[in-house]
Amino acid sequence: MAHRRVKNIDYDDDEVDDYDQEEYGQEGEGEELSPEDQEQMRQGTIKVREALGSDYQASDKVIQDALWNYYYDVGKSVSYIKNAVKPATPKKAKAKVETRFDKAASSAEDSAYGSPACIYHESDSSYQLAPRISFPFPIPPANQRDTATTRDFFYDVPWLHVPHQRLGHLSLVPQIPKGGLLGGSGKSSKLAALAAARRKKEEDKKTTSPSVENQSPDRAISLLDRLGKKDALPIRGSDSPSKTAPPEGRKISLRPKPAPVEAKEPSPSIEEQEEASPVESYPIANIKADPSTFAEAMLGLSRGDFSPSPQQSRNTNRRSSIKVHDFSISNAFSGPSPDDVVLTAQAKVSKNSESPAPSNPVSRQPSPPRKNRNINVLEEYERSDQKNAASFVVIGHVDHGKSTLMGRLLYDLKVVDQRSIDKLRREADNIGKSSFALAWVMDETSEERARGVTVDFATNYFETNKTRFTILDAPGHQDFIPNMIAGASQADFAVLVIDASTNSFESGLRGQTKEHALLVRSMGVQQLIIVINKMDNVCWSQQRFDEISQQMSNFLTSAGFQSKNITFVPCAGLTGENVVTPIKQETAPWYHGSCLVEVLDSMNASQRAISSPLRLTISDVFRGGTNNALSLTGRIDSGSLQAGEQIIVMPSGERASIRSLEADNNPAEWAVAGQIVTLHITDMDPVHLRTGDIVCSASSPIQNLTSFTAKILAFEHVMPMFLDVHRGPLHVPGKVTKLLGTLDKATGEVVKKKPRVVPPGAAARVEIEMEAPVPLEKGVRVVLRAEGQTVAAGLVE
Ligand SMILES: Nc1nc2c(ncn2[C@@H]2O[C@H](COP(=O)(O)OP(=O)(O)OP(=O)(O)O)[C@@H](O)[C@H]2O)c(=O)[nH]1
Repeated sequence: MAHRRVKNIDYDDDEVDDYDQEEYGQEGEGEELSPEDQEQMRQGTIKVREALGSDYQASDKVIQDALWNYYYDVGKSVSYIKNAVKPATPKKAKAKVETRFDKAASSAEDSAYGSPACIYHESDSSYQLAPRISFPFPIPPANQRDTATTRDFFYDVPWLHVPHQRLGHLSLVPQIPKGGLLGGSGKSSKLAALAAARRKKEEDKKTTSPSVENQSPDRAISLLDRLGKKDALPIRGSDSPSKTAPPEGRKISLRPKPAPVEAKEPSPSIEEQEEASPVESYPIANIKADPSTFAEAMLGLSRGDFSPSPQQSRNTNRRSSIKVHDFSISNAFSGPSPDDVVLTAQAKVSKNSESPAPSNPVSRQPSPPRKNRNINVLEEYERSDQKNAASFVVIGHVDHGKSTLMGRLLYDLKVVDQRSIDKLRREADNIGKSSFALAWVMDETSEERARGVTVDFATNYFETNKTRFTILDAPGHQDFIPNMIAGASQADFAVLVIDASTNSFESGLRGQTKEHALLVRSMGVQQLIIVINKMDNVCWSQQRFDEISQQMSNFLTSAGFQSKNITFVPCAGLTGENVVTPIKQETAPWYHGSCLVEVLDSMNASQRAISSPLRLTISDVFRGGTNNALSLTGRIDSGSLQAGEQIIVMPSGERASIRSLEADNNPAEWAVAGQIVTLHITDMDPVHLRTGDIVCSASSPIQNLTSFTAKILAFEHVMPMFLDVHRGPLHVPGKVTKLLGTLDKATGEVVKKKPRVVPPGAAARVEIEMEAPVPLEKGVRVVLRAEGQTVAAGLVE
């Protein structure tokens, strides 16, 4: 199960405003295409035409505009044109299948033009279809019917002398409510049945001891009784010795009473009786409501003044039970309510069947907190033969092939099966992005797939004989650097992907290739695998590989990476060469190194701060199903945890306990630093949890700070300024308040006190204030960004 995180991406207003539409447009106007652009445009146009096929006919201009707008991206251009241009051969309209509505409409039309009339035979109360009327003139065809006059239709009805065959007979179908709430099947519900049984029980009780109510029946009720007596009395008569007595109390049931208990035949159930009772046998009831107590008081009415009018009596051929409130009942709530009756019945049923009654998941109580077994996690960890766990972040400039490479790795390692890949291929083909099928293994959201760029970092897992790996595939686009930082904050090492194609490496250097490398370094990543990708585009040229390796080595060593910690691997993610299977000698005779998966396996496991206090950075909060009300995912930065343990979440300071957990995607009892875990927790309201919060052991929580001093490495000019402080996935607005001094990068000694500005590349000690408290402590790494640019990275002192 791969947990996917997709957060709202807040664009800073400034970032959005940066693009002044007018200036942007004017800048490009009238510019000539460079020969390079012209060549790309020519090749692109051919490819787009091929992809569009004969179905879509777009002019060269449309294609070239699309290519220009999408930076010669053929896939994006094709899908844009497919949306914008209608296919040349429109799909044939399907023959319309006649629907039920059409049939009903045509039969209504038929009936309006001479359908057989319905004749009622009084003798046997039956209906019969009258023979079709034959008109002396042909009925006009359907399309001309509206020209037929009324006179034509009534040709045989002179002066209201309607011939026999055209006589109709109207009869009203009695409107009988079928029972049940708002109609329904006619069968009474269990609730109704239980309520009726309860009523009957009460009635039986009352017939043996006549109540006060019986002694003062009001006139309306007695009238109803009298009206109902004709049919109801014979049935009641067999009921009990008090059968001739007026009906008890104010409850008037117009239904026939159930068969007597003493009857030899087993008495039918209430439902059966209801079904069996002929409708006609019901007495006419008065449905006019009694005046309320308030009305009685206001108008001086008494219930005796109320009696049904003949009109009302006529319209009351319905099964109903009229209940009149009696406010004199002092113990109205003394008996069980209908709900109580149902609940008691349910409880009985569940007891008898010994199977728990199906519980409503909404009202399900979360299971009680788990007991802490106080496992000695450090001992357990040392004893366990667990594989190494390592997580790596995949970084690099946009479109250099990160997701495709990871998709290929998972596919070749059989983590993703052929069927899934085929399905992705078909889906990608459908929108003209067939080359992205492998990337879609990682890029799961529709937004990412439609745009062809990764937006948030995605997590996936695989294992080799030695190590269980977690992949954190970061977005390459500069707009999503905060998401890349969030991914990098969980990584042990990084895989930097570089597109070897002509010009791509160079444009990446100016873009995110360098920025990402600097960021991961400043976040504590020391080991780096440089994948020189898309080698198929440069015919596996050794010269190109050497050129890129040389340039990157120089840059990375100057950025603080040790050359022994950098490994270069040539790959082609799309075709899979040198990813899981080593490259063939005939393809790249000059390469004698390992393939990517072997290099991954050879990475040294980072030192884990297992015995330090627990610190886990939350990367996602979600509802983990009905059993797990609240779950969170994150990497344990230090310490360990176990099921049943009490935790505290900072900055909110709220406590919770761990009900169960998964470590590296498997159920576990405990987990240690370096592992990415999912905790299912209890006793906490989700409002207290946010991505980026820190889970700590309840005994040693981290502090919340609103200001701190940090040793920073400047990427841009740093001066007292407003910026955003990023701590993993969490970021808050803040400002640099003081520049305390510039530092010697090697020794850390102060070179200059209180400088006015820290130039790019220099190290400095600065004071920072934040608008909101952030859980921070000595040694935590932060990234400082302003206006969409990474300004500096630092270490809290
Ligand atoms: N020729 C060739 N094309 C490749 C290779 N790897 C990736 N591509 C293509 O490069 C394009 C971008 O690939 P992605 O995997 O989406 O790139 P990315 O770096 O993950 O992009 P973002 O995550 O959006 O930064 C796709 O069209 C891929 O088919 C490769 O080895 N050779």
